[in-house]
Amino acid sequence: MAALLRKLRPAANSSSVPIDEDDEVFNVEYSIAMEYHGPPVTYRIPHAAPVDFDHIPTAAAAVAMVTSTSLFHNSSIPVVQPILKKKSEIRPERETKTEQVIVDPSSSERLAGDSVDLRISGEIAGSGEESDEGFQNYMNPTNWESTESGLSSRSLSSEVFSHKEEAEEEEEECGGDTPHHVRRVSVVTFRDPDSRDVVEDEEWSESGEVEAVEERPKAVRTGKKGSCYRCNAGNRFTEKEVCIVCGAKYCSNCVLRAMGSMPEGRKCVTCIGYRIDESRRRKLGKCSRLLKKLISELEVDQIMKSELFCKINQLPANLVFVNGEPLSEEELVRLQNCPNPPRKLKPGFYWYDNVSGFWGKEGQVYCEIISPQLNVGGRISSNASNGNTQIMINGRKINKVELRILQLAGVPCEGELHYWVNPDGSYQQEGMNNVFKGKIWEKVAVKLACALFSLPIPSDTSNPPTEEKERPLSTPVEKKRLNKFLLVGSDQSGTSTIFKQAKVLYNVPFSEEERQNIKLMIQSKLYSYLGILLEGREKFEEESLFQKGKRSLINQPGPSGNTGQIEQTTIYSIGQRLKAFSDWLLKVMASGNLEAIFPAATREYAQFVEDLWNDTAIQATYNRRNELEMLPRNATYFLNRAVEISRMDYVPSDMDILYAEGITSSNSVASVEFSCPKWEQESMVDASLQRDPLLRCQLIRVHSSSLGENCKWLQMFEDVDIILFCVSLSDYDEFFDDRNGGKVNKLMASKQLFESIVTHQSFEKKQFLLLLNKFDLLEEKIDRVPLSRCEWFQDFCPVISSNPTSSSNNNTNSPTLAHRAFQYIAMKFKRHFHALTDRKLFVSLINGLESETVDEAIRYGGEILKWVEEKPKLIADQQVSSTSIEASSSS
Ligand SMILES: Nc1nc2c(ncn2[C@@H]2O[C@H](COP(=O)(O)OP(=O)(O)OP(=O)(O)O)[C@@H](O)[C@H]2O)c(=O)[nH]1
Ligand SMILES: [Ca+2]
Repeated sequence: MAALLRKLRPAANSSSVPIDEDDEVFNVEYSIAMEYHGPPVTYRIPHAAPVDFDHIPTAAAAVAMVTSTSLFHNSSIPVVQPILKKKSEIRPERETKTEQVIVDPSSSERLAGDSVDLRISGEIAGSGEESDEGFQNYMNPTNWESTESGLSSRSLSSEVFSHKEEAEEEEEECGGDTPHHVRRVSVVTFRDPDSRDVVEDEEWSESGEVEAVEERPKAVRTGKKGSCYRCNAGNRFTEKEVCIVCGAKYCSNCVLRAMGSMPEGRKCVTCIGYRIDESRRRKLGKCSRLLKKLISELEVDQIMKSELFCKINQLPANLVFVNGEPLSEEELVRLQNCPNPPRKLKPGFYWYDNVSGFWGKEGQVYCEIISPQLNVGGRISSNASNGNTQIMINGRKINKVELRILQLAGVPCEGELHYWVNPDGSYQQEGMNNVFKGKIWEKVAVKLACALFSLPIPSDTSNPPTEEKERPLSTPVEKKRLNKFLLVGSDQSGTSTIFKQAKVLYNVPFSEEERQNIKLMIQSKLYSYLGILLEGREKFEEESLFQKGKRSLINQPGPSGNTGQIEQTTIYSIGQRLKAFSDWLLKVMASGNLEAIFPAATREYAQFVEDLWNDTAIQATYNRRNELEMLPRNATYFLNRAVEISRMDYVPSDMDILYAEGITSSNSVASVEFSCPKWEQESMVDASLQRDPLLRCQLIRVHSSSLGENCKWLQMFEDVDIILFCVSLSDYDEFFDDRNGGKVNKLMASKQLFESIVTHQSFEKKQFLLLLNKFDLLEEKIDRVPLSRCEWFQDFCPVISSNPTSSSNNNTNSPTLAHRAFQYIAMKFKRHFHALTDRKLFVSLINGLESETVDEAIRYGGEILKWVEEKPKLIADQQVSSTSIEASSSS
């Protein structure tokens, strides 16, 4: 970089600068900008990205530019319009986003610390031959022209296409790689000094969205990551406001200067008149805290209104294509105002089946179900969604995923068939009058499948999984390099905790809806914990009365008479009002209606919670909570903050979410996608690899109760790569009542579920990673409760170490009792797995509440898949998973 810096010099105040490279000295005379002689300016002056001058074949043209009259017609500091190069013309294998040349007549020092510019100039100038071609293209005036005309080369304008064709023709004539900078007259315009430093080549989004016809400016930060785009100060924690056009972010000191009076909402002054960045559409009208702090509420209100309603910010109807035809203004209004409009509509090409209401992006499976029977766009074509099956639905060939769903719903799918499907899921074969019984979306399997493939189902049948709402549509079938993990375990094994950990670990934020759901769950649970306390209180009160009674009989034998009445209260007694509440709550709990009443009733009972919690009787009971078998471990975490949690305005933290039981109140399938953690770490150096969106993991968590009898719905997951089976180590001494009134050991139940899953025909060749969870609880109880409490672990005989208190000693050489127990259990499962499948089981030790152990286990899962793919032999020889046990047990 240092060499590059020396090699590259920005245009400075003088018109002639000698450039030296390494030891050689080049006395290159060049001239690129004029010195500014005007009055001092108050704003920050745009600066130049370095240009490799000895590679510029058009120095003369540059002179011409500067001396062009437009400079003098503009009273402000001249800035050369950034020059763009088409991405494909540089190096197709590299993610080169921005190419820019900005000539700054005034400053050069800033360059040194400016990594963005250096990187970009690296692309421009390069150091070897590989960049030459790109560079020549870059200097090709035909490219300039298409830029200067203010149009994206891929925009809709036919004018641009013709420009481009001409350019290509010329390229062919010249053999493609000679620079042809003298062919055309370059038209270079100068911009206002405060203008966007950079205009970036418009990205053509993967989904083929149509971008606005005129070029939309995009900002490039000149400071370090997270800093303000204007003053370069601050970091990513500094509050900032974003321009809805170019994406520039400004700190509170700069925002008003950069955005002025905001007649079209939050836009840089220079972005006024430009269409907004479509990806920011849903933020329109939603004000940030920053702005509220800076200006009055009234003004904010006004700005937000303009932002939402001013003409230029409206979605342009003619850029929304439905079934091949652009919408008219009326059609767009109709579409946006129907009862169930498409969410987050952007310019783009869509198909719409107006019989069923299916809505999707052209060439893709449907992503939404909107109101049917709208008269918008053209007629649907049979290949609208690029279907490749023989089945048609409402005039459209469906694709494999949809076919799968039809099959699951029991719809006959042999041969070439055409069905008419109604919005409610009822269906009929074309030309037949037999309306089939049942509706497609009613079956659990179909719902599960839809959840898995991120496909919506009609909203009256069931709510689509929350997960999918925030996520852009993606059909997993199209993503080849997605590592799919299926996370499953028996109830309370901790799968939802692990799932939530993954979200926190890999930066997938909880949606508002999830937070809200979890908040309600935490609040409901709080009442059940209180109920358990109150039950305990009654017991303790009785006991203590009984004790007192006995004592008084002993102390005062004879006919003293009144002792019984006097001693009616104990420290466990509560007043009338609380007693009434307590009785009511216990009754509700006994009737099993707690979930139904709370959290709706939270508002009314918050005060009771506070009074209860402050009552000495409850505190005395709480101090004996270890004796309350029913009280779950994590209850303490929430009970300690009972008063805060019971309030209406309680907002659960990430930690609260983690400690809460479950994710959603229903046990639906949940899925989260993130970049493979393993890859990310490896590619610290190579940013392009790190961002490769194809190297992704999907973690699908399914609750055992939704697997159905004999786990029959497991077939839905037959395309996963690895199954993470979760077992709670603390289950070995816990029991639940079965239907016949018998006691079932929870670990035995887990073992049984494990058997059904590993032997399931869909999973014949799958990898299995056993997650032995809740190690902390095992550590806690192994000293008190022998492992043999579980019938499967009868033969556990830990070597008695010379130190009798081995489990708590600090001798690092001998593993603790808990570790030995873990190793023993892991061995039991491995042997069992081997007996069932003749294959090897991988094992990881985790504590669901500790993120590192979960991270480790997920990485381990990724590694297993990599090994399987790359080194099958190595796997066979490997003493399977011993590394994992050692690695994790050291924690
Ligand atoms: N002490 C301890 N508690 C854990 C650990 N992992 C999970 N838990 C708690 O165990 C309880 C059950 O965990 P969940 O994640 O809800 O278990 P699940 O039954 O698989 O999932 P759901 O039934 O959907 O809730 C929760 O209260 C967790 O906070 C752990 O490693 N240590
Ligand atoms: Ca649970």
